Amino acid sequence: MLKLNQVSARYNILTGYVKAVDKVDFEVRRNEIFGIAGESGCGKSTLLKVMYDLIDYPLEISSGSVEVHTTGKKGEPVVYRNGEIHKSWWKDISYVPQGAMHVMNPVTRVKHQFFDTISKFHGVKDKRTLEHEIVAYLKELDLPPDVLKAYPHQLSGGMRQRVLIALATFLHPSIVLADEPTTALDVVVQRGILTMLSQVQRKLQNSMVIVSHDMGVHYQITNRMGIMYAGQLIEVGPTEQIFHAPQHPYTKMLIHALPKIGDNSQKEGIPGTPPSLKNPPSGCRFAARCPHATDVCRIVEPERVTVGEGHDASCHLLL
Ligand SMILES: Nc1ncnc2c1ncn2[C@@H]1O[C@H](COP(=O)(O)OP(=O)(O)OP(=O)(O)O)[C@@H](O)[C@H]1O
Repeated sequence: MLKLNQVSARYNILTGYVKAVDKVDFEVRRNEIFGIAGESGCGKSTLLKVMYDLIDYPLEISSGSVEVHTTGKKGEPVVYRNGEIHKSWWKDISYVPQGAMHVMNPVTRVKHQFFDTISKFHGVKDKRTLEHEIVAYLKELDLPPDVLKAYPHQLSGGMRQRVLIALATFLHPSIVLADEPTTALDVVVQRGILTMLSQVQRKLQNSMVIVSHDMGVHYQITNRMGIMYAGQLIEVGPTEQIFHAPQHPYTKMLIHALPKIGDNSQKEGIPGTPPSLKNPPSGCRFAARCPHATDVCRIVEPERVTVGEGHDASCHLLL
């Protein structure tokens, strides 16, 4: 289980800070796929880095905490907090970053990338035994063992993404984080990647977090999801509820902008642009684009309201 307690994170820039994540609070339960959606620049990738504790200058956590709850060798409960989550990388929590080509070493065969990563984080094993285990795992995931002999550039984009997912899940971590796992892939390949992620999650019965700007991805594979706007989590709930009974005006506009079979009406984007994260406005950050905004929205930050079972949203209209 992964728990975020009112976490804020920011980038140091010459003229101040970019407050990319603001007081985000939710948990990812065992045995579920949790989605994080929102427009480009709203802080999704930064939030994933915060969850993985991949905090390097200029990024810093300014307040709040992240907890990874897992079990030790004898089945005892163990909690890693931000600052120490790296001790549980690959074994308990793993991360599939955006852009499979850039994260793989271009001059190293896939096999050595598996060996290097696994031995670094899990102690060295007899190489032949390890190779047998890797081949068996690839076969389980319907990947040809020949990929091990390839250099990353010799694989298609979809195959590289599958290899990364296999690498990230080889040690059966209880939490897997994936950043835009289907972006820049064609529709058929995207479907294959989503099927693979669902299969792996069902097999490991673990927690998976998928960041995607594509609401279709969330509809297809997530159980619960959170909507981010300008660094804040403005709605969280079961995916079905988010799609069928969205509560925040921003979520409603996101859902209404989606094409539907049999509906030929003209779809419009959400007018306006998100606010700067350097100087975010007071009150509700969506107020300037919200058709229902009143004076209070522009002055007072809305509190989180429970609107259904496990379904919360932050909007003055709901109070
Ligand atoms: N290294 C950095 N230094 C300063 N600001 C940054 C840095 N990286 C990201 N940001 C800013 O932080 C904010 C959140 O960015 P982030 O990449 O997390 O958003 P995102 O929702 O994942 O967007 P995208 O889908 O385009 O990747 C943006 O305003 C972005 O410009």
